[in-house]
Amino acid sequence: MRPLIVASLPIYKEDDLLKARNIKEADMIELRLDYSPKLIELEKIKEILGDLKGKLILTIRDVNEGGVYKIADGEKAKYLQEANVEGFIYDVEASFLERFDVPFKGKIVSSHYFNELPKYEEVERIIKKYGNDALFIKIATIGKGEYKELLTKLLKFDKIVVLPMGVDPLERIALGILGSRLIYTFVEAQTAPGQMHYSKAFKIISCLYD
Ligand SMILES: O=C1C[C@@](O)(C(=O)O)C[C@@H](O)[C@@H]1O
Repeated sequence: MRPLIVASLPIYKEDDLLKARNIKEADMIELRLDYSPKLIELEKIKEILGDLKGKLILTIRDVNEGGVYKIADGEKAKYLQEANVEGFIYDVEASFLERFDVPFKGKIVSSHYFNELPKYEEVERIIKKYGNDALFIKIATIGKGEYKELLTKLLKFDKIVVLPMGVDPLERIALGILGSRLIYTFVEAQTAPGQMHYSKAFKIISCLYD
């Protein structure tokens, strides 16, 4: 199955939303809303990018998992609940779902490990808990130790996304070909180490699948 290219776009200010319109060589566009200290209003995203809603992923990344600005948990939960009502796809951490009642059916449930690799059993628990209803389950780990063994072992699961961080971006392409459903890439600056530019990744995958 062809992996989808996700272009990860930092949103520092409202005008940055317009950049999404220029991203043609990507299947989905992640709006990293945590790059601005005050969340861009959902109404503004609807107004400016409503016609692209099916391609958008709204992400308010927790600062403990790579986020930039701390957004109050209650505000984040309310925002995601409203985004669900409006039919947006969003990314929400499994750790956030353990603490807040936010819908995850048809959404991306993610976990990020920047310092140490998780145990396989921990990741398997997350996949089994959320995997039936989520759109995708995303596991991003630092590229050290036996990360390749761990991430390739996860490829047996449906709807899985595995992303090594801090290694050659070609490894993400390889994992996409081996079954990771999404390949996260950058637009202007990386939102995580190990991303390839979206247009290059799109061209490589298009050579193989189109
Ligand atoms: O969760 C992810 C994956 C990511 O951390 C990466 O490794 O490319 C980049 C983030 O923007 C995104 O929300």
